[in-house]
Amino acid sequence: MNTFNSITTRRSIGIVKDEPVPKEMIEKILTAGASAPSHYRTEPWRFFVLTGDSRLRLGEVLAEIASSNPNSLSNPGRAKKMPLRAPVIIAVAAVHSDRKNVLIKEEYAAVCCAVQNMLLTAHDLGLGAIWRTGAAAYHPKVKDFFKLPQSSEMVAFLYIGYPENEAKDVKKNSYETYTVWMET
Ligand SMILES: Cc1cc2nc3c(=O)[nH]c(=O)nc-3n(C[C@H](O)[C@H](O)[C@H](O)COP(=O)(O)O)c2cc1C
Repeated sequence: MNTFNSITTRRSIGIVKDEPVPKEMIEKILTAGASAPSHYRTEPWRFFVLTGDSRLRLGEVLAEIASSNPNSLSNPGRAKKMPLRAPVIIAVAAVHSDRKNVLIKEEYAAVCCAVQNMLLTAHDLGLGAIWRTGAAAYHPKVKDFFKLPQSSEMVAFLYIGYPENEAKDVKKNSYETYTVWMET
């Protein structure tokens, strides 16, 4: 698939089969992530590949977060099962470089580029993928789970698997809605 075609046909796919995804495919997705640009070449992305029971361990953390927050949108039982919605989850975090001149927002931006590369590669491989977050994703306990410093940021949970059905057609506005041409 050429790049433009890949970009314009990618859609989030949240419902996937409970079938293992070959490691080579996951490695290709990770390679795409690690190919993103980063200012000062800090490479601030960190990837955690969760398959099998490690998803249950993440579910336990999400359940703990839900039970400690009465305003949570999710109850602990539901939260616990969330990571089982796909056979592979790649959690993506930004660990900021402490090098001089590095801006934290640019570190985050670089990791978002990595995430988009990964979504596009999953799409090229015929896989379904969706970027999931939610308030719990940013809870300090999630960083602890991944042994990340509290100064880091969780950016995405990519849920990946073979698509169960076609992606929903999402209507997007034309670039014209958002573009000003400035010629003078
Ligand atoms: C930062 C970010 C967080 C997102 N979090 C969620 C989420 O928690 N749950 C979800 O269903 N989709 C989530 N999405 C996916 C969007 O819902 C999806 O991209 C949007 O509906 C547009 O559809 P498309 O990806 O098919 O173009 C997230 C997307 C981004 C960029």
